[in-house]
Amino acid sequence: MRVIDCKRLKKRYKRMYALEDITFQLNDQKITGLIGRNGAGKTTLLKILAGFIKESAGEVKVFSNKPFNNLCVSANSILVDDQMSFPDSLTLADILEVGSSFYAKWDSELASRLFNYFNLDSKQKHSKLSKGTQATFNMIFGLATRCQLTMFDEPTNGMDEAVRSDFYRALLKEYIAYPRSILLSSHHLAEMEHLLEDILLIDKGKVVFHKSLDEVKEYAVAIQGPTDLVVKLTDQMEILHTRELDGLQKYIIVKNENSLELGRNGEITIQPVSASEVCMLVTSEQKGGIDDVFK
Ligand SMILES: Nc1ncnc2c1ncn2[C@@H]1O[C@H](COP(=O)(O)OP(=O)(O)OP(=O)(O)O)[C@@H](O)[C@H]1O
Repeated sequence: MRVIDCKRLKKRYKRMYALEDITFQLNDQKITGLIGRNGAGKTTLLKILAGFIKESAGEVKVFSNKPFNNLCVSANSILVDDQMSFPDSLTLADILEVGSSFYAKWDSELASRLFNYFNLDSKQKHSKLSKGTQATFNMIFGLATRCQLTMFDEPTNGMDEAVRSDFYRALLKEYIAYPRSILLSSHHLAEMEHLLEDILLIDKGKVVFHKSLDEVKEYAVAIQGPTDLVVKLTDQMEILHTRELDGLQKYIIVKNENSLELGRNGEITIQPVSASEVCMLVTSEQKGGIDDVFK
């Protein structure tokens, strides 16, 4: 079943386009990583999908509905982010109670088990929690909704390492037990890579690619060897990054039918490139790195 359908979606803030051309579809029961550099447009896209803000042009459908101010979309989707705020008159226990009355598939038992595991205080007010504890509570709320479309925007911001790792585990266990569409935006691709089936990479308001994680891992290779040889062998190839290392030249190139042949040369070594490095490199303006600034 199709959960999200975006065609040529644009969002303009005054004269500036936060989203310029977003076209992608998302089917049910997948965990997709929404990846992009700072300012790429991830939060703007998630807010449009959640119906919080309206698109400027193009088409966006969530469960076949236009999401802006749509009750069906808000009852079946949730956006978990650090801007979630709740009335200060409510305690954390009250907020979970309200959640159970709004979301049809709300799981009170899950909410209470996670609440106790993370030692939260039911009498506390949301606004008085520390940043990391707020993120933990928001994550519990988001998982307990069991919404068919569950979106997380930088959910682990503020969480310490132990809680981050618990979050990824809880998310995976929940997803396996109750599959749903999960869209997860994060800068920590390397640490959540094991959860993802697909990656939607955006840059400057445009989709760069929407691929399976396996395809992204196969996208590029790193080749290393004597400079003259590397330069000669990679002529005509698409180079994403170059680095001089211990007198050897390291190039990261887009994989093609000829790139594996390079390994036949005894002076050349070939290594895989992680999905997070691929995403970083294809959205990088420079072909070098920060070291080049200090040359
Ligand atoms: N309310 C707003 N008014 C004006 N410009 C905005 C507004 N919200 C976002 N922008 C701009 O839109 C662009 C995309 O911002 P957005 O927050 O969607 O990016 P992001 O990918 O989530 O970034 P980050 O990873 O840094 O959180 C940025 O240039 C930002 O300055």
